[in-house]
Amino acid sequence: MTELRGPVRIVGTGLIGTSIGLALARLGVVVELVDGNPDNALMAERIGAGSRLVEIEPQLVVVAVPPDHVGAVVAEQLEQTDAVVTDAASVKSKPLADARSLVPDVSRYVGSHPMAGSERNGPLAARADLFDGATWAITPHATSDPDAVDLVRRLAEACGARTVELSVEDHDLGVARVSHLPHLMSALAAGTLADAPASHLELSGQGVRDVTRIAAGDPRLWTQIVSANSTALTGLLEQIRGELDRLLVALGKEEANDELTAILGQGVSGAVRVPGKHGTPHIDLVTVLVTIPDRPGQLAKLFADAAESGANVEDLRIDHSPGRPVGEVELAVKPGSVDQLVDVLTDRGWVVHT
Ligand SMILES: NC(=O)C1=CN([C@@H]2O[C@H](COP(=O)(O)OP(=O)(O)OC[C@H]3O[C@@H](n4cnc5c(N)ncnc54)[C@H](O)[C@@H]3O)[C@@H](O)[C@H]2O)C=CC1
Ligand SMILES: O=C(O)C(=O)Cc1ccc(O)cc1
Repeated sequence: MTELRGPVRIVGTGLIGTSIGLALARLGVVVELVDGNPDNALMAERIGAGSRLVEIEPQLVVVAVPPDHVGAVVAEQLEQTDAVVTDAASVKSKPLADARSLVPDVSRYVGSHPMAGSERNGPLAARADLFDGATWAITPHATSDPDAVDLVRRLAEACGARTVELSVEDHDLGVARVSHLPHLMSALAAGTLADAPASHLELSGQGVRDVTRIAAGDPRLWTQIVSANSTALTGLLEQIRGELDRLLVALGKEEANDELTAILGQGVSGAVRVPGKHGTPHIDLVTVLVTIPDRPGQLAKLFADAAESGANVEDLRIDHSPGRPVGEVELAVKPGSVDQLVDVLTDRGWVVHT
């Protein structure tokens, strides 16, 4: 087994690179921070993700720059060091092809992809716990050195993630489905809001927030991501085009009809297949809605009462009622915990709905 001892050099200290640095700093691994923009490296250093100058040669280099630049930086690091080199890009075929076109031996390079992030970018958006419980794809290629694969797996684990290994090609097909297509759909839905009247936007609830959150991601970064995965995305978008035509026909009918129900039912069938948190199989959670006064200390009191019921809160969402001095807290719990949670909260005076 190959141990991750460090130093680890991180090239690209934005959201992902700085989050990796912060996660490794928790374990005391020495991290060197490098960025084409010196302000970003300085900021990452100031928030504790590592140091800009490390004298010792790196054991591992992590390239966390935008996809179009990954191949060139990987090639440069393979030439300048004896380290294992990985990257964090959202696509895997193009960086590998680019690196191969620049250096003859890419055996010390193993691609990888943490499946966690956010719609924000830059070092100030970074978090040490970003990858805790997340899935991290490891994508060895035909000539990857097995020890290098092992070391990249150790990196993901050190950052708190669980690893899955798959080929470069299969990775790109998979992320087209679970990440890149959802991003484009989110952008299309959010795009219709850009010139919507304020009176319509005022009606927004949690549904539209859920669907549009990822659309706020950096358009320049996402242009690189989706362009590098255009083949897989084209197939999926053609499928969606067929479904949109079907939907338009079904909506054109005067009354609600089976075709419409079938299209919506297909959505339910897909949604329930998305794995739950920490990569565990999806379990049906029940949402318990609690109305809370918008005052300091109320959330802390609610959590203390919920903990006393013995129910584990699996997920949480807070919504504010426009024009009312209250909030709605949605506590997602396992079905077996609902009765005890509702009983205890009701006893303590909370207004609870299931
Ligand atoms: N944003 C997200 O949620 C996720 C992004 N990724 C991948 O991680 C990589 C980084 O993305 P983010 O951290 O979100 O971007 P970011 O924009 O926050 O950070 C990118 C950093 O790379 C630097 N940079 C750009 N070109 C460079 C070069 N040639 N040499 C050195 N530094 C350079 C920039 O100055 C910036 O600090 C991308 O490849 C992206 O596909 C992976 C998982 C999630
Ligand atoms: O914001 C979210 O929920 C994401 O899913 C972030 C994300 C963005 C890009 C990736 O390649 C992987 C994860």
